[in-house]
Amino acid sequence: MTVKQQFINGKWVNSYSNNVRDIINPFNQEIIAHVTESDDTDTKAAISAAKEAFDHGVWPTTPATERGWIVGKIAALIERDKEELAELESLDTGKTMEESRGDMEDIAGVFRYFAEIADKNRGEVIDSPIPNSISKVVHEPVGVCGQITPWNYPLLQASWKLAPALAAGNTLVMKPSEITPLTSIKVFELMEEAGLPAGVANLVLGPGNTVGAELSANTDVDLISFTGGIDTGKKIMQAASGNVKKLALELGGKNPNIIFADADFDTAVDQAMNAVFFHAGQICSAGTRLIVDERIHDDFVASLVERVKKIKLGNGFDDTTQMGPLISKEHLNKVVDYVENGKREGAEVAVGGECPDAPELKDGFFYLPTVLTNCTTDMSVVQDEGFGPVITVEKFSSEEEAVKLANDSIYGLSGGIWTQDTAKAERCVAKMRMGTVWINDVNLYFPHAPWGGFKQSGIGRELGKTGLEEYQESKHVFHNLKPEPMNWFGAE
Ligand SMILES: NC(=O)c1ccc[n+]([C@@H]2O[C@H](COP(=O)([O-])OP(=O)(O)OC[C@H]3O[C@@H](n4cnc5c(N)ncnc54)[C@H](O)[C@@H]3O)[C@@H](O)[C@H]2O)c1
Ligand SMILES: C[N+](C)(C)CC=O
Repeated sequence: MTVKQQFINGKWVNSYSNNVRDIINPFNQEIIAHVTESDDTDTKAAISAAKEAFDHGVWPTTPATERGWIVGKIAALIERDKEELAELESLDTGKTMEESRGDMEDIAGVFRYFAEIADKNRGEVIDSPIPNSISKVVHEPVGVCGQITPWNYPLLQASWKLAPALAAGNTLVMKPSEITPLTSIKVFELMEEAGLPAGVANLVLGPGNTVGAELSANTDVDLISFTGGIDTGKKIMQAASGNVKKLALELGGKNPNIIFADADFDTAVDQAMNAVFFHAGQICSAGTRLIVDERIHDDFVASLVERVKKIKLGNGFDDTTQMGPLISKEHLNKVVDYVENGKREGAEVAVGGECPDAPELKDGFFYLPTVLTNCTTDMSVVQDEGFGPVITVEKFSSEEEAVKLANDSIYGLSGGIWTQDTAKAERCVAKMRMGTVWINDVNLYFPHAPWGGFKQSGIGRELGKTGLEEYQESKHVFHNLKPEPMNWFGAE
């Protein structure tokens, strides 16, 4: 097996240390790739290349329309290689091929979207209050961008950063999660094929405490965009303060899914499962907090449990598999502890609550889809992001109580609400403190709409027009057409 390399200044190279990391398939723990392991020396080299490309290269001043063409070409290459990319993603993360194929369609769509709007976010002429002057606002790229991504949606989260950064004319250094780098490596090959100039996009492959820490602290980096956990986000925020970097943080979520008694019952049950069990619950926006009207609570839970029992666990490459493994042994242990804590606090296991004992799953990091009832907001299972296939169920008796429970969280990423009463839905949505709220839907996102969190779920927005603006500086240009002495300090 050849060692996959990092990409610095237009060249594929081994790391300075020559260290190598094994990449593991979470379904069976087989080694699927060897990857060069970068450290802070490699990261500094990548940042220097990005800075040189920004300060002296052609990319920042290439017309936005042309940058859009190249970003569009990357979209086309992703479309061309989408099956290979989906296979790499499923091997690396354990998610089903159906999910990975969906991700690749979304990813190509993200590059297409930013290709299309690259030259649409025009500046603006201001109606100047000063006679004989022109006042205008122009957009410019921010500079060198550091981009750090997580393991749960490796290429999707990378695409939300790469496409707008390139469309806006920045140069960048990306660090994917050290445990799931394969699709990011492949996309950097496609970006090279698309004709990006050397040094514009650089890829380093290594852990957070060396590579990530250097990217966050290095004073030649102008913006850091991070997707990952809240604790890491706080460290990055501190490290970034050294040179007051622009900061974009997409952090975790503990997302409520409110079910009113007048909801379409069968759809709400079905979608409550979709809200959580895709990718074994390893989704920032998973609707893991089910908040159910007490009048339908027992029927809803009974129906949910019956359906959850039938979810088929297995290899993501098997067409009949509905849910794959968790990402690692370490993460599985965290999910086990999370549920055990919940049980100690009084949560009751309605289904699941343990690892499966099926022999065909013994080498993978599997946890059974789990429903915990009798939950209240003071429990750690309700407050903490478990990031596994676990739903907690709480009850409510009024609209006000439903919203109050939903907002009782340090997080504010997303939420769902199920009712056929549109006025009630709108009243609740107006009070829900989250970056995205779905009415009669779950987990839906697309390139045209912004994504990000209220409260401790993050800072800034990805996707949409705002996602491009995150990578742009606004410059006010004031032009005096009739300069003359002011004589403030007396005439000459
Ligand atoms: N809001 C969103 O859109 C969104 C999307 C996906 C995932 N997430 C969140 O991501 C988390 C799961 O991902 P994870 O376990 O990979 O998160 P993580 O915070 O452990 O790691 C994310 C990335 O940060 C790097 N990192 C770790 N320590 C670092 C440091 N000190 N300095 C700089 N970088 C460092 C890691 O190597 C990795 O690349 C969950 O909390 C999930 O909710 C959020
Ligand atoms: C942002 N999203 C939903 C694609 C992935 C969250 O983990």
